[in-house]
Amino acid sequence: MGSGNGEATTTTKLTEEIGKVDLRGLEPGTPGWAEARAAVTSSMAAHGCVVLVAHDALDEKLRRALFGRALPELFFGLPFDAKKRSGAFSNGPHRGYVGQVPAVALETVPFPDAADDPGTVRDLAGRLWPDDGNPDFCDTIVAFAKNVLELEGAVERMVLEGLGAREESVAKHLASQSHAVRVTLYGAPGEDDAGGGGVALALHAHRDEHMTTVIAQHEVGGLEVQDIRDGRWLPVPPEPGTLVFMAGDQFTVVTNGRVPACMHRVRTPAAGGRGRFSVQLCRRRREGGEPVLRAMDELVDEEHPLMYNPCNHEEYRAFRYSEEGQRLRERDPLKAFCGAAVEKLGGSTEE
Ligand SMILES: O=C(O)CCC(=O)C(=O)O
Ligand SMILES: [Fe+2]
Repeated sequence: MGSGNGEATTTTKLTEEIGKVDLRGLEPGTPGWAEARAAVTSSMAAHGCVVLVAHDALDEKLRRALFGRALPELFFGLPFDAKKRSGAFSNGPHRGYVGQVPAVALETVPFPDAADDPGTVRDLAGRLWPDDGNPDFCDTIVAFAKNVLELEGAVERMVLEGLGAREESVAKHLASQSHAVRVTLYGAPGEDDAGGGGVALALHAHRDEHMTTVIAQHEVGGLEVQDIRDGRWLPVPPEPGTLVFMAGDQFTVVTNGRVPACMHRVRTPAAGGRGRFSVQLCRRRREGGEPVLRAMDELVDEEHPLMYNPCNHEEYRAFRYSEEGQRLRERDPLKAFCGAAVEKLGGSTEE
């Protein structure tokens, strides 16, 4: 397996500011686990984001199958109409893309519960490729879902335990979540649309409304995260073997504000006219399961008073896609929806 190639050479400002943690070969109890947990937790608490070196989850073979074959077959090998007819695209107020720039061509296809229920992937592939259902495509999406879901659970566990949550609370929390893989193509902007730096905004600044997102980029970068301290935008380079782990608003509620949701955007480069692929694994509360989202008990104490009132996650999601939620997109919709009045020293309160 490629090991750490280019880590030193492609380091940008981002990796000086946001943790980049090597998780290769680590299991709970192995040497290095406690240090990795501390580094992951501290980057998440400061930025809501951490870069993971995780070739075990996305090795070279799977990366090639995903970005070299599955995504090109889906996005370039099928006529747009066939994809539209298949119902593969996510559309509608709750399934749409937050913050998409209207002028930018973006195709995105979700695969809900791909790891637990590979049949849903096969159903969709059967509609896209009626002849044989493209079994290699299905295997690739399911392998990505399984590997990255396992990694995601381990990293969420690291952060929650790193903050002081008990093992049983973490297990209950993880069991309450569903997941989806989402594959996306951003069309390359024309030279005219791209600004001075040869890049164009493709996805407006936003925080994800769900729990967590793991993002795999490939060759063409474009993801940028905002430094909470000074508002600077930090590009995240698409280094092979790395995945970006970020917190969404639901994670902020669960951690009682100890982990901020990460503000991010996508700017795609015009160079080469290749377009940009990204693949994400998103986690959220399971629909039909426990509807109320609340801070973990262990993460609320005198030093950390309750920051967010318990709220229904589906109602929050609907709010985020409402006109008001969209208007607040680049501000703090979570606080507007369920922010608690925090007792300040001296008795005054702050909303
Ligand atoms: O494509 C990416 O790198 C990020 C996409 C994103 O921010 C999202 O899907 O919410
Ligand atoms: Fe996002």
